[in-house]
Amino acid sequence: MALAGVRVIELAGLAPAPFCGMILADFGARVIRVDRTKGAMTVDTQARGKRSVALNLKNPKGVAVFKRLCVQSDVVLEPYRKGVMEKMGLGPEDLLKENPRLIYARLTGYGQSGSYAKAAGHDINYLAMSGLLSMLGRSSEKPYAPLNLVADFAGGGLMCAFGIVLALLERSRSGQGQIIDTSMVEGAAYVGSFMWKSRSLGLWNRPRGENMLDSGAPFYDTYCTSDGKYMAVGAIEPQFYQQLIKGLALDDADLPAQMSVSDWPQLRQTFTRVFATKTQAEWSRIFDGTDACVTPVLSLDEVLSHPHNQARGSFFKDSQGEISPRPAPVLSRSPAEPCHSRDPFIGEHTRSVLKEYGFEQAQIEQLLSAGIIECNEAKARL
Ligand SMILES: C[C@H](CCC[C@H](C)C(=O)SCCNC(=O)CCNC(=O)[C@H](O)C(C)(C)COP(=O)(O)OP(=O)(O)OC[C@H]1O[C@@H](n2cnc3c(N)ncnc32)[C@H](O)[C@@H]1OP(=O)(O)O)[C@H]1CC[C@H]2[C@@H]3[C@H](O)C[C@@H]4C[C@H](O)CC[C@]4(C)[C@H]3C[C@H](O)[C@]12C
Repeated sequence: MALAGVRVIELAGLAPAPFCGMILADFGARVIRVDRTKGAMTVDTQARGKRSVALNLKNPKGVAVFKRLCVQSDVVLEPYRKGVMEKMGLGPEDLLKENPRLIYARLTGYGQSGSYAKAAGHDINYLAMSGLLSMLGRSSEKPYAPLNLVADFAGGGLMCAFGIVLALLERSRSGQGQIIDTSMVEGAAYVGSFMWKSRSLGLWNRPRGENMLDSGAPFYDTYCTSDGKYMAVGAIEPQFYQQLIKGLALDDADLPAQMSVSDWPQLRQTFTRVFATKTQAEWSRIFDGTDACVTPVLSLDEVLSHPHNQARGSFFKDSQGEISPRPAPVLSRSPAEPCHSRDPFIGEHTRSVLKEYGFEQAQIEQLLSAGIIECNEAKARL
């Protein structure tokens, strides 16, 4: 796999950093998640392929163990508020001094500088600060956050993984590590570059929800079918729009021009009325195999059995029967091989990882009895 041999230490976080760690693990990195001790519960639902070490970083001995792990690693990934790592003596200066090849990835909402750097926040706040949230939502409605996909995952976890891969690539030339400052505000804004760079085209001149790609245009929207399901329509280009009209059995001569913005409400009413006359399956049969850019809106339960997704193996079932998306993109020679086993319990791999990193059995027992580490391999065997 592309990242085989890369050793990553991920400090347990909420959503973006776990996703970043999972991407790295899917593509072959050996990812160790460092969890808190004392019966902490994991909130990591993105733990595929990771191992867990339970380590008390509030104790200097725990800090020393962490440093020893980092000396032998390529990447450390930390998702805490600015200053938290430094307070524990684990800031980039401390760790890079001991391992100059280390890539120190910081994944926060507001970045490491600026007046918001230390503030708590979540995806919706970062999305708001990126400018994107102001553009999301239906006409005459308040801004609407599309789950926590844009800032947490696209602008955060994925962007940080990209930064790590870039830093690994650069290190292969320079031999040096570096610090990555991932701000989810900036990551989300960067993902939204299209919005910025296409403003001059007039694509976003109208209020929220009234532009071509934000559900303003009737040919770029969803429509309810007679069985209460939905179809997604993305027929932008005239030749594809014509196929939409044909599939709906409408006559273009009876309709206003596609790009006549003032007629969009009327056109939407027509499409709404027609889509409501057939089931989703019926519309799918009509539009499948055409270039009308019309597809069913599939639920998470339906995607697995869709013939196209099945043909590509786009989703897979792990050993627990849990379905999730296959890692993307697909590399021809060194594709990702997602782990099929269950997620780790907190501390399940403390002992084996410490041994792998050169700790003696007696040292491990001392750390255990002092409450610096926790070992939960017994729980894993139950
Ligand atoms: C799904 C829910 C998650 C939603 C995601 C949400 C929408 C997001 O946007 S996530 C993005 C959040 N932002 C960031 O990550 C930006 C950077 N980080 C921060 O800004 C902050 O970390 C913070 C604001 C997110 C949190 O601040 P906090 O004050 O808590 O922490 P920090 O200041 O960063 O300091 C960390 C402290 O921790 C200490 N530490 C760290 N490691 C160790 C260690 N090994 N040993 C000792 N100490 C350690 C460190 O020293 C710091 O200490 P100090 O403060 O003293 O300095 C999910 C949200 C809730 C989940 C549910 C819940 O958990 C209950 C169930 C649990 C169960 O297991 C699963 C089901 C749950 C219902 C669960 C379900 C979901 O997962 C949630 C709903």
